[in-house]
Amino acid sequence: MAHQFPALTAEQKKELSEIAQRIVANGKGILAADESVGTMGNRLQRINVENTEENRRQFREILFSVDNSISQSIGGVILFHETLYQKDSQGKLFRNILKEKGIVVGIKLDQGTAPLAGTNKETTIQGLDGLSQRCAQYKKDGVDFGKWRAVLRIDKQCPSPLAIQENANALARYASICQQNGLVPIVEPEVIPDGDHDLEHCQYVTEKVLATVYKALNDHHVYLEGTLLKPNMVTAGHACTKKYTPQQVAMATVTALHRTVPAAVPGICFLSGGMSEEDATLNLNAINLCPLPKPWKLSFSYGRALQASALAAWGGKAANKKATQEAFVKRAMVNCQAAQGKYIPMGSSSAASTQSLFTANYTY
Ligand SMILES: O=P(O)(O)OC[C@@]1(O)O[C@H](CO)[C@@H](O)[C@@H]1O
Repeated sequence: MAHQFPALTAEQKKELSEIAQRIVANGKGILAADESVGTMGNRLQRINVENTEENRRQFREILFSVDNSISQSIGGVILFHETLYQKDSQGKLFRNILKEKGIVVGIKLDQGTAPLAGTNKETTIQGLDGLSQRCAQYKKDGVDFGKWRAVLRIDKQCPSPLAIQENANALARYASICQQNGLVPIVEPEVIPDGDHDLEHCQYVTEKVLATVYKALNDHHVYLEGTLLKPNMVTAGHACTKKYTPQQVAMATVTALHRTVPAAVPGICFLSGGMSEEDATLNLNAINLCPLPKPWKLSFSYGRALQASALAAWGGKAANKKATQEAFVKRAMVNCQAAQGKYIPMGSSSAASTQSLFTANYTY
């Protein structure tokens, strides 16, 4: 029997699935430029630049004003609220600059972590109150997708069944509210890489988390064809002494996804989670070459791994605009190749691109 109380009309579903497919078409991925003011402050501190609104605006203007060919590798950009309403130096809204390049505009919707009392320092994510009104306004302002990041940690008794269930439910509730307002929800349950656990343990936890997330999405009547998943790759903990090849990471990652993510999901866009730029690209390429069934597009939604060498090249100086743009375009291009399993590393990599971008306890 068909559902008696359909959540979405056929037109709403069509719009959502078309947006989701556009974002990940032909090896395209997402630039996650949605760092909150505090997170951007950490990034700017690394290059000795003060965390002012004007400095954040200037860096983003440099990224968004690259030439139109960027739309061959970037299908969507996630913005933070402040950036959505910022303009370039000619007075043009960033969101219009992106849209004119054919790039879909997204927005960070979660509002940070809150402690789950009685657990080993686990958290849930805030932002559900008033979310529908925020989504409706963002849709009017040209936004077509949202992002909500839940954080799960591997440790003694972690992630607990409570943390997994609570975060999955919040993600599903967020996804349902997004879809009601015409936004494609990016569902991001990140198992962070802190700890000394091995690859197998991360795979086990990632499978438990994803299985719970997809049960919750189904319970909330979320239309999977109009969603994108943003998971961690399955990797060993940052402090694990055993090292794994990109092929091992790829096999563990695709196995976990294959066991838990329905084929109806059009795209899986990985976060970079503190990997170096080059590792994030090599792992994505290996994932796309992994000889297991892969019914979804497997692409990227990188923050640090798309911006680290650009930030280093910029150093807060307008005179470095060209070098900054070249660094960003290069990472976007190689990740687009990797999203099609076509990346061939050439020559030696720059120091910035091989540097670990790990931040301990990266909760927000
Ligand atoms: O792990 P990465 O690729 O650097 O960033 C992934 C990400 O979800 O985490 C950040 C913090 O919320 C966001 O800026 C970004 O979208």
